[in-house]
Amino acid sequence: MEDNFTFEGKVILVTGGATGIGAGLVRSILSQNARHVTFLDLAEHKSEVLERELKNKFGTLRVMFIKCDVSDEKQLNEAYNKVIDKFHRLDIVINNAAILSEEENLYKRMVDVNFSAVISSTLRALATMAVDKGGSGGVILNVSSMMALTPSNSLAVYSATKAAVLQFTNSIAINKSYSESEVRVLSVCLGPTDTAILHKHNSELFDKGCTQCFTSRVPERQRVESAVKGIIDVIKKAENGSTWIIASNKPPVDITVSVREGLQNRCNDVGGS
Ligand SMILES: NC(=O)C1=CN([C@@H]2O[C@H](COP(=O)(O)OP(=O)(O)OC[C@H]3O[C@@H](n4cnc5c(N)ncnc54)[C@H](O)[C@@H]3O)[C@@H](O)[C@H]2O)C=CC1
Ligand SMILES: CCCCC/C=C\C=C\C(=O)C/C=C\C/C=C\CCCC(=O)O
Repeated sequence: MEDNFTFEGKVILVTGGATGIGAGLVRSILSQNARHVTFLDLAEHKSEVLERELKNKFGTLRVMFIKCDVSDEKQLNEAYNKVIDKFHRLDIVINNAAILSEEENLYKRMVDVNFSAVISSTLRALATMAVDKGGSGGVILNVSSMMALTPSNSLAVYSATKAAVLQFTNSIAINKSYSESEVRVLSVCLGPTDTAILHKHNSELFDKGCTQCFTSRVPERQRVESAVKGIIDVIKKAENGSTWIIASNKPPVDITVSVREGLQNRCNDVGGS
């Protein structure tokens, strides 16, 4: 890993950058002297407003919005091609886009956006950035949730997609040797954060059948800035394959060992190695 890792001079791709944590990341990374940030989103109007604001503030070449449904592999690949054609490099990818709806007819869409798109983007990012594939190394950070770590009596599909992101990220980090790729593949499990995804309907779904959920079980809803700062800190310092919790406005906590031991213990229970 680079000593004193900074964003200076780097080319970065953020998915779901129009609002919430993604928008916070785009702003913060640009203010840390990144060469360029491209963000992908479906929300055209909000993205264009943000793009205009950031071009005015940081310069027209520093930021680009590409309308892209990350779950559409063709659109995703075209977006990657556009960035690489323009800048001839890519240093950091943050797979942040996700949706939350427990309407039964939307579960496939949730799996596509929250999980399949993370796989496609991670594999494309690795193929682009890995030193053994002609790239110059980099970082891939996949955004999971604390909902990945605990069985949920509601939000079952959302929680499952986030658990899948966690397991995929940890497995691919081990599978693609860092010494050959020089790409760190990381995951963060965010705690509740004050964004649109926690709107009233989702909160009610979460609370279904459970008294005093908010006060008794759910960690404090943190500020977007705390989630953003935590993600930036993780990108700067985390080792390949590590997993971090960012919750309750506190600094990131490394949970790599407990995640691995938890899975290992489950295997041991049935006599696995
Ligand atoms: N807010 C919270 O409490 C928590 C959020 N997270 C995760 O943080 C990440 C960011 O979420 P928030 O900022 O909270 O929500 P948000 O709803 O504000 O942001 C999600 C962004 O992704 C975009 N998006 C959705 N589907 C897309 C698609 N198919 N293609 C491209 N863009 C798409 C949306 O337009 C939006 O701009 C998500 O992965 C979420 O699961 C994890 C744990 C807690
Ligand atoms: C604070 C309101 C919670 C509403 C839940 C809706 C969406 C949540 C999305 C997340 O990714 C939230 C992340 C973490 C939740 C925190 C703790 C989980 C506790 C689970 C349980 O005890 O059932």
